Amino acid sequence: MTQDRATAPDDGIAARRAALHLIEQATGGQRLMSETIAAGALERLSPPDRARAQRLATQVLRQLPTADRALKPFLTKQPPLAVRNALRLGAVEIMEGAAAHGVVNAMVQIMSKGKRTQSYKGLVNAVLRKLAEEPPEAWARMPVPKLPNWLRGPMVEAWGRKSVEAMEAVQAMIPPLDLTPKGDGAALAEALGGDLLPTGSVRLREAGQVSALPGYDTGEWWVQDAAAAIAARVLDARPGERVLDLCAAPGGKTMQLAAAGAQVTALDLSETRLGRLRENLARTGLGAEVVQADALEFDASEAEGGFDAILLDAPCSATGTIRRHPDLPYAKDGSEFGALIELQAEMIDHALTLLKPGGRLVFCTCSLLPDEGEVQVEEALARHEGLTNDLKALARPGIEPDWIAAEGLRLRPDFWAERGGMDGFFIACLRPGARDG
Ligand SMILES: C[S@@+](CC[C@H](N)C(=O)[O-])C[C@H]1O[C@@H](n2cnc3c(N)ncnc32)[C@H](O)[C@@H]1O
Repeated sequence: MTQDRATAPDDGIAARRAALHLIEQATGGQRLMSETIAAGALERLSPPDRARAQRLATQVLRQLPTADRALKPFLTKQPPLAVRNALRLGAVEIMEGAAAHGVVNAMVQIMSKGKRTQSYKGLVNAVLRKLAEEPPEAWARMPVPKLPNWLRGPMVEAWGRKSVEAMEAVQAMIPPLDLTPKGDGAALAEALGGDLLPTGSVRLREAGQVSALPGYDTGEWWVQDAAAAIAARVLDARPGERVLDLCAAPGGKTMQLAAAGAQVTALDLSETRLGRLRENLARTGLGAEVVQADALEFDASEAEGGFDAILLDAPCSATGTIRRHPDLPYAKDGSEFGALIELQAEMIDHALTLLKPGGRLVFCTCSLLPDEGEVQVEEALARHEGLTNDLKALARPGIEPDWIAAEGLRLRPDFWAERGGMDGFFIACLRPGARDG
């Protein structure tokens, strides 16, 4: 019997090679892992290898400063990036307890197949062997990986050094899997052996393959970080209300609004991402009107008298999601954030024109930068006479009072640290006065 390339056992070479490609694109090509994967980087791999490649790349990027620190004593000068990344991957695997000989052999094989790397296979062999001789306790003593300076600077300015260190400690850990239940959260938590969080999400420590979990096929839940799920809870959609989800895809919040019984219009610019939203709606059996459009061009006449409520989950730096996407600090440098901040303000202004009198706008971003949260709200309040910031709407079940600031709800990765943390988010509920409504 012959095995095709995608399924033949290869001692993890294909998965590791693909992981190295993902890491190299993030560290050298400024491409997010999601972009490299969307461009087909993992297409030729078997499903288990695909999962392994993603897991390895994610873990290397999460532990990158630690791997560099561990490798430093064994390197007199820095080799080229492709070799450095191979050393980082080998180091992280060894530090995680993988059998050193298998890791070293695989990395040497990979180096020997590349034109740019073959002359370094001896170095990789020697360095990884030496590293494997270190006692495992040495790794436990390594300091928590720090964010790169371009992001650490503004974060320390916003939250203080101690808080940023607490966020980094959570970001260094593999995050739990959070699910939003379509129905009864307590029953779902029991069925899956998870924890029901005070805000209503179900948290699993060890998840394995998501699509193999009970209730996936029948659409009884969807994957959504506990912090992300709070925005739709703040909006508190009522059955029959007309609700616009203005940046909707892939639809985590759309599904919450639809599950609450609202009549939802889910709008997004990206047709590709809307494809995922449609799949999610089909799997969960939930309904929404799906519109592909630029939010800024969606006009009030299409809204037929306006919406009762709008959820604006605006495009942002995504700096709150680093514990799930540790490639972000390496693939980005902050240069795009100014344009996003301007877009967010335009979107807030436009969303206010689409509301019915007496309607509400929930604005949120998965960002840890106040310019994309607190400052947006301060500036919106200054631009719009009569606009009010409804802080009472933020006091939902499970929300701790000290998470609510003067500008809105500030969620951070180091909140619930002992439970595994949460994504960074900012959420505010704005109510226009007579002129804006
Ligand atoms: C933070 S994501 C939304 C996540 C989504 N709310 C959820 O919970 O699954 C931001 C979304 O904004 C969309 N977007 C970016 N610019 C847009 C625009 N001008 N008009 C509409 N959608 C836009 C992106 O395609 C992306 O899907």
